[in-house]
Amino acid sequence: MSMVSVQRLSKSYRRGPEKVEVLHGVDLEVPEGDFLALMGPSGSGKTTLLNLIGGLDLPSAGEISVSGERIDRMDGGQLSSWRSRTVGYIFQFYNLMPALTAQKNVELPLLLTKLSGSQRKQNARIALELVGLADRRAHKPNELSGGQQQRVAIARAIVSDPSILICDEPTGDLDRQSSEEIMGLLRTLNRDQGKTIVMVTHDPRAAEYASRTLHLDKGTLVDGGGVAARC
Ligand SMILES: Nc1ncnc2c1ncn2[C@@H]1O[C@H](COP(=O)(O)OP(=O)(O)OP(=O)(O)O)[C@@H](O)[C@H]1O
Repeated sequence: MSMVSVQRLSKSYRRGPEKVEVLHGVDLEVPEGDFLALMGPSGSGKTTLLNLIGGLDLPSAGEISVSGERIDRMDGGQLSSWRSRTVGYIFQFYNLMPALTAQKNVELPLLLTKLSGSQRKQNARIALELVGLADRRAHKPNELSGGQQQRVAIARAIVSDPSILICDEPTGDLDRQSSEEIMGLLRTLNRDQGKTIVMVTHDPRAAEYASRTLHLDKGTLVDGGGVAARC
């Protein structure tokens, strides 16, 4: 089954009188359980495509189904509820709340759910254990290394048990060793927890952890977006 199915997807932005065409009729299939790396030159549209798949932005034309739902037809409220049920986000700069402990940061997405306070605590503990940070629960972000902060961000992304993880340059701010640890963790989440992952990266070493890599250039997938296009 396809986790992501993208058809004839186009996106343009208006800048005053000017129209900037960023994606031109992209077709892409991401099967359930896939770990896809998206690469390509700066400005080729990688983040734009990722944000559309993650329901953070709406297309100008085309269709996007994720986890069996047509997200391009949703309004703001539906999209926000769909996002909290379906997607975990991991960004380059972690986006943790500086005043909150690791535990509280990981509990944050659960505030939108009906879980009780003690269930929220318990689920956040489990997520922090999964990323190997059980002993850093009470630390605030500035008391953690970059790699540890990214692991907290990954715990926060998986705490609601999403079916898909959307990662934008997850190792972009990390040294080589921390990058390898983070990529190893993402691979484990893919292989052992069955998470489908779509990741944008500039780093060929990070892309090696994915099961396949597709390349964007000037808003088009140069190797085609079908599952047969494996590298
Ligand atoms: N909100 C916006 N308004 C206008 N233009 C935008 C907007 N967001 C992105 N763009 C333009 O869309 C193009 C693609 O941007 P995008 O961030 O998707 O590229 P990218 O491949 O992820 O680049 P990078 O590797 O540098 O992050 C760029 O030319 C950018 O200037």
